[in-house]
Amino acid sequence: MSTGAPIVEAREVSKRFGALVAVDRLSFAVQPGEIFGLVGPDGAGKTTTMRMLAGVMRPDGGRIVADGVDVLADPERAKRHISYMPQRFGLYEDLTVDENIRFYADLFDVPRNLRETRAAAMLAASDMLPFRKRLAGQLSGGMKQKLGLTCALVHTPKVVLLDEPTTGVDPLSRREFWQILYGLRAEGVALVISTAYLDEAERCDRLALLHGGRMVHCDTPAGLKARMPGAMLEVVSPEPRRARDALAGQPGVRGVLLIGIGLHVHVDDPARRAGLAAALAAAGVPVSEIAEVAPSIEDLFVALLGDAEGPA
Ligand SMILES: Nc1ncnc2c1ncn2[C@@H]1O[C@H](COP(=O)(O)OP(=O)(O)OP(=O)(O)O)[C@@H](O)[C@H]1O
Repeated sequence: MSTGAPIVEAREVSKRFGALVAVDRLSFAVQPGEIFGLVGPDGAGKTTTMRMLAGVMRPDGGRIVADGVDVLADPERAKRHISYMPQRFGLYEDLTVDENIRFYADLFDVPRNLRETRAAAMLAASDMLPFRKRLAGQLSGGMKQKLGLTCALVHTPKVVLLDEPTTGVDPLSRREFWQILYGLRAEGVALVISTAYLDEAERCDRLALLHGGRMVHCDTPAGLKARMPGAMLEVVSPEPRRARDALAGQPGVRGVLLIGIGLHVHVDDPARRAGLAAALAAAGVPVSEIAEVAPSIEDLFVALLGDAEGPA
């Protein structure tokens, strides 16, 4: 990742819908070759931010520059420097995979020789080559998302904006999707991605944590985790709900999150472990292990946002 001049810069960007402040003086900068994640609960302002970056929604205030273009002053020009994949990408269901790609290539005036190479590489990377002649309307949800990405990237912009691109995509396809994103990053493309999947948040170089339209934190995933106060104890139990009820409200417990194999208990001090074990024993809850673990991104969001539901 380069540390030179940013290729995307948002400064004090705001958007209101009536009395609701959807985005509140948001500022950040993204470097070429960086994957910048926007994460936060529903309604945090991720989609609105993406739309403003893409030049399809006008902010009430602030400034956005993408690849040297002032997005507010010249949104039409900006669109040629940006690839934007909205949540519902406009595929033509009655056109084939190839015809959809051709349509977007024409839209962006991509030269014929380039579009064929690029489309073939992207279709191969996403395992879509066998489906080139299939109508888009007959693709699975995950395949539609992969075709959307191919169409959005058929021109070769330096800035790519992806709004929850892998929603509804199966884990294997998501991995392929990310391989494509890493390939773009290696080419020096800057990617801004919003996601509701916390394992994806972990893959970003930096994360902006949004809440109520504001940026609450912005750092690398590791940097964000280092900001988490206290410690995380993992309690492995066949009865996690009973364990949660026994631990909530115990001294030093700041939060309890159910995970697959038990609980993550956020405590003020790892030495609380003995007290937790005693509380569980007193409640008759079977426990196979209590160990200190590194917080997950989900733990972090719950702790930093003070929202027991978390964003996903
Ligand atoms: N066109 C609109 N008119 C009125 N309110 C809107 C409009 N678009 C978004 N909002 C509101 O602005 C706030 C931010 O919405 P936004 O879609 O940006 O959030 P988000 O973080 O993308 O959430 P989600 O993941 O649910 O899409 C929400 O309260 C939403 O209801």
